[in-house]
Amino acid sequence: MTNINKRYLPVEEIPPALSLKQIGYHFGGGHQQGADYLAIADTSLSVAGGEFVSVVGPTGCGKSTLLNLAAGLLMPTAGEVQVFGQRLSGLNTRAGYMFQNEVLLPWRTASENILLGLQYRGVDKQSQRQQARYWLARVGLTAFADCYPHQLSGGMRKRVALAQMLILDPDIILMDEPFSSLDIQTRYLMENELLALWEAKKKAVLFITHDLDEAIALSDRVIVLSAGPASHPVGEFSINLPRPRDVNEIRHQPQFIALHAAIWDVLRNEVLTGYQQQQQRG
Ligand SMILES: Nc1ncnc2c1ncn2[C@@H]1O[C@H](COP(=O)(O)OP(=O)(O)OP(=O)(O)O)[C@@H](O)[C@H]1O
Repeated sequence: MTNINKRYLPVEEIPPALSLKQIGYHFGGGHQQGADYLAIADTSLSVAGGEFVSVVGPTGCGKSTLLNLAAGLLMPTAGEVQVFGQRLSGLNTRAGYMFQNEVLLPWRTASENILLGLQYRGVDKQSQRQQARYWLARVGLTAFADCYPHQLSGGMRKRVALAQMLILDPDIILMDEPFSSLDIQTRYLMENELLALWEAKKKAVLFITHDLDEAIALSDRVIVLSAGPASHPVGEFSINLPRPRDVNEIRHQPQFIALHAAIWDVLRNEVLTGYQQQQQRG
């Protein structure tokens, strides 16, 4: 008989999926290219398993830098990033990423792009094809399996990129303004699709956006970053709107409007400060 001796941790001891602990990031300092600039300072934030957290802030405040630190693409110059309680010292292999500009390979079909990560992992070909078919169906692109990226609309290419990430079943999803290039209707569709996929699997999501409406509509929590330099959180808001949500409909609810006003109250000052500082730097 197998001796099952699992130790279940009390809820308060379960480490967050992602935790940034008093991190800072200084560009330059002699060993990197670019100007000497303290982008992030003294920033702590965490995302629990299954939680959807958005970060908003003025343009250029350090949102992408924060995400790159969580992805392990940059190493903090102060503090540390932890992934499920373990210090991150290289690429965050528990995370999947989706950036503003999706990077589909133009010479591969939608299906071949989707299974790319499985191929790198050495998954057998039959399983690659099976999983690609499943994910093509999940993102509504079965009929476009053999199309190349240039034959797809912007929204379709985003769906391929989403499937490309989700096929690897990451525990943490990192997204940097993934839908900002889309027209507003396609954007609502994609946001709803993202929520449906997230609600089915409940991964930890860290979502970067400059769009406050999008942040509120999608998230459990919204964190506001200050204007740089030395950007850091200046506000944190729980979004207790009911789920499942339709991102377009939820915007008209009084509770949404009240949350928007409260968050904008904090964000507005940072946006003004950020704008003035950018003019001075320019
Ligand atoms: N290599 C670099 N060297 C020096 N400064 C940099 C470098 N890369 C970025 N920065 C600065 O760091 C700050 C944060 O950049 P980041 O791209 O993280 O901001 P952001 O909030 O994502 O911007 P946006 O809203 O425009 O996408 C910016 O002021 C930028 O000018």
